[in-house]
Amino acid sequence: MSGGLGPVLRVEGLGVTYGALVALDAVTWSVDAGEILGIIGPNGAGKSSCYDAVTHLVTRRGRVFLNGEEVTDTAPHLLAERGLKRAFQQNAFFHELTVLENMVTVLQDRYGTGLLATALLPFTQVRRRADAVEDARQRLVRFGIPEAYHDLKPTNIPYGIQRMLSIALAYGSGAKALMLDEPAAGLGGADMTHLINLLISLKKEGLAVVVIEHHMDLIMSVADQIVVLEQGRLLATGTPHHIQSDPRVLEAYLGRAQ
Ligand SMILES: Nc1ncnc2c1ncn2[C@@H]1O[C@H](COP(=O)(O)OP(=O)(O)OP(=O)(O)O)[C@@H](O)[C@H]1O
Repeated sequence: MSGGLGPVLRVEGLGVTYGALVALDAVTWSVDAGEILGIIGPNGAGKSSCYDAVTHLVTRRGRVFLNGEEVTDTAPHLLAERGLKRAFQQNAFFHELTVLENMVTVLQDRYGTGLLATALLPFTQVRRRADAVEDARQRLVRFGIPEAYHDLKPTNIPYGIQRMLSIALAYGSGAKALMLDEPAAGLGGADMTHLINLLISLKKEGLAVVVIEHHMDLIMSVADQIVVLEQGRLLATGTPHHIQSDPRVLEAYLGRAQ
């Protein structure tokens, strides 16, 4: 899984324990720029724990490298600043703000704070806010959220669009590596096609994307590499083709899912 420039994100020997429970045990993987890595496994296999370990939300063993630099001891918010971004299983929005305002808010690292204020702003800040709003509109459209939804509250837009919004907000003003947790949950039909197109376009732009997903059709069609976890251990790793024909994987997971 390493390209000419080396992986964007690499984890080595990640381990997480909750009391006596070993949720993740010595798991190693990496993802390159312009690559989608899928992480699959049965319920409780350790997929979300793996994300929590990478983004330093839990105490863990192992090492994490971002663009070749060790970030094992870097605080979660500093990891985000350095381009490691994550979307969660549940949509996390500012419910009192519109879709557009939610997007503007996550652009504060680029445009500065106070973007939502409308009164008594000096001219330079008014200009800065206008730029941020225009940027936010363009980003939303790029993530598959049409302008008709921009001025609505997130809970008033269709569920499929909410999922796209959560990815757009996680990506924020930019990312080098983007980790998505079950982005296809609850999606069907056209929404699934939009998600697949979005993932492929992010990959083509050179982003390193990691996707936890139970939806096998999605993961097998978009992933370049797949990591299979079972009971916290790395059961197998390889291309979708390789994984789909691995007898251990079929028995542990895919067989049961069919
Ligand atoms: N905060 C916690 N405290 C105690 N045990 C936990 C905690 N979080 C997860 N676990 C346990 O760790 C194991 C791995 O859970 P994890 O959520 O990482 O699995 P998963 O593969 O993401 O599952 P799912 O597909 O259901 O989301 C499970 O046995 C789970 O019950």
